[in-house]
Amino acid sequence: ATSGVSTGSVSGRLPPYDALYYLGVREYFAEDWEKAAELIEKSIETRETILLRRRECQDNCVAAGHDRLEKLDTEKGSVWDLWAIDWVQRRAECIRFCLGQTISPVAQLPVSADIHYEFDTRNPYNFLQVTYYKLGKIPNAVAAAQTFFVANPSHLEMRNNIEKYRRMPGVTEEAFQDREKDGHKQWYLYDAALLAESSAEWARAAEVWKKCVNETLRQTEECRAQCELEGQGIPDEETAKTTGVFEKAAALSLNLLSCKQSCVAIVATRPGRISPVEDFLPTVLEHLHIAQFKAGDLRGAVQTLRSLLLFYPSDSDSLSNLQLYFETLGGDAEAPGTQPTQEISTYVNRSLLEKKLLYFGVENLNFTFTDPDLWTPEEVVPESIREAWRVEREKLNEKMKEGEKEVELDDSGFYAGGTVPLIGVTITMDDNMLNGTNRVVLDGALSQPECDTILQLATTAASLGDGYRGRRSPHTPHEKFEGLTVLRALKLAQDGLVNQSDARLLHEIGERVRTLLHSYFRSPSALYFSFTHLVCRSAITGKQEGRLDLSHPVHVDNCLLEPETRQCWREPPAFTHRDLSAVLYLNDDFEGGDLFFTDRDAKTVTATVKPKCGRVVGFSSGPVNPHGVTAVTAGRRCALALWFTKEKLHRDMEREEAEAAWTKDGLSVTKEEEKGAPAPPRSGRNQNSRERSKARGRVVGARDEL
Ligand SMILES: O=C(O)CCC(=O)C(=O)O
Ligand SMILES: [Fe+2]
Repeated sequence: ATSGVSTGSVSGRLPPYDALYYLGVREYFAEDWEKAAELIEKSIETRETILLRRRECQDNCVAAGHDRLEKLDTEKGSVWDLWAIDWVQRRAECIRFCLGQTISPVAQLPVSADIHYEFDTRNPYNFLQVTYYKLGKIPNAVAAAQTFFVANPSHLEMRNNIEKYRRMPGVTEEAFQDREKDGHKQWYLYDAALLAESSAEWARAAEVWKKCVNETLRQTEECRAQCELEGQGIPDEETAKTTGVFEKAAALSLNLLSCKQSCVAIVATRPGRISPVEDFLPTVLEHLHIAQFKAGDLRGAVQTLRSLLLFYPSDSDSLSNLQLYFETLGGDAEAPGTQPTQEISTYVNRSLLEKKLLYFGVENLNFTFTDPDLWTPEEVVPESIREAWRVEREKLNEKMKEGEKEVELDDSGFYAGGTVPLIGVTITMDDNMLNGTNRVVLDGALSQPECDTILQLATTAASLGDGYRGRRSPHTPHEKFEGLTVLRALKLAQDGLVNQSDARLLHEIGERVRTLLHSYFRSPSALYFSFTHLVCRSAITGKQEGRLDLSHPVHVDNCLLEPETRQCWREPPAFTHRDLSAVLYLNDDFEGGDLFFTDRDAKTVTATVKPKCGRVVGFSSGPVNPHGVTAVTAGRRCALALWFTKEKLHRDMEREEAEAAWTKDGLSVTKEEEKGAPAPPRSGRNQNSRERSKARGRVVGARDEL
């Protein structure tokens, strides 16, 4: 059926996008870049149009066959079911006809799970990145790289490619476009609203939260609409033999409802993340409510609170807030304008009806259903399964509470208090003085001349204008950020731009820190370098007074800290394989720039460390050690940041490349033609999603990079 596929279908109707994709990939491997780009782009575009048409056809056919429904009640006897089936068939016919007008018959067939996986993980953009690079279309390559990276934040080659694009002359910030942005606008709004909230711009926050609610509802509708036409797994042969048409119809409709319910979790999952944010919509409404209240929009706040109460009708905080509003507004809180919004009440009612049917299926038809919501009230769960449901719910709550509990003990396997095996290095602060677990400050790891040499190296690399020139800091607009890796230093040395011995010193001091930490934290296994870079943060001139931001916001190095819930998610985009962190400081001639540790709330500061030449701060990279850096308000603060892993698999291949070059003593490691070879796309088919994301995060040779 696919042999006739061309970039435009003969009939003028849309061809199957999976076939276009396969053809494009074939051209990619045949290195016909023009054709590869054309076909892959066409496949992306066709898929989008097909999804859109489906949505339109559904909307157009909502009323099809409705006249049949009236007959259900009027007809006597047993013919009601024929009218019901007639209604279903009319609607199906309407949709089929509608789709057939613009989509070719082959393109209407369901696509394979592999294709779903490819497009869900945005792999087409991985191919496109290389393809456009080969074609010399750099802006297109940059957009493809960015689009892929958003959904694969732990893909190291793409991260490096992006870094390299950033350094290319003529590439501007605007080129880093996420082409799939529209598909998850709710997250852009979510982040923007949080930002407005953090600077207490309440009116703006309320406005953006409201947009976020609407976008969440819109995305949910989009997702649900696709369920209907995605072909809900037809009951298997076995079931088909043993059951009749009504059982089959029931199984199909339960599958459909279950698919629609699962949209809650899909919409609540950030691109590139595995777990959804629990109770996403109620959480957004909660934020909206607070923002409206703070902005003085009491009517809006009451309306949102009432919407929120639809999810949690007996929530005592919400009820007492409502009472308060009622008193403040002089009884006006009952006015019609302050009822829950129509959209939310439709959403909740529909969801409740669906859940009722689904739990009915669980009770009577052996159906399995994973409820994506925490707010589901007990009443919709049938008595006979309520006990089991409660136990499950309890388990989930326990798990969440456990995450909330402060982990006093670090399960990293490290145990502070070992020896310090280098002469001249002393312990300045231990766990006790730093009020925490597995933290240490050591002094004397570098001499002043060594600090000066590395500082000079940073200055030279920065002044070369080779890409390490100051960029805006990724953390704050008030600072510049320069970074240098060992491999980069080696390359500069090979090009005669810096001293070989200085590049080697940069490498050597990392080894020193590894020796110190391995011993002090009594590491049970070998420690591998996971990533190392020399980072300088400099205050930009002017605009420094009254800064409230941080040079590096509070974070945990190997998981995503959620201060509100005190949980830390060990999943991408966090660098989950980092086990031990260290920062080796080089200077103190700047203002601000203190490192501080906090509680899991990201607010309560438990210890502060002032940088100075030769000072090392070491700590386990997990949730016991949230930390941040205060604003650098004058001068330049340089430090060597190092992360270690216990897993060999995750070791830093760039560092090994530099080491190999030194071993060969002066031989050029990267051949000219290899330099240009971008990371080839990799696919992780037939693995579950956790394994997949692990595979994506795996480090492979730097040869695969641009
Ligand atoms: O520079 C510092 O003191 C800490 C930097 C840091 O926490 C990080 O890069 O993860
Ligand atoms: Fe950090």
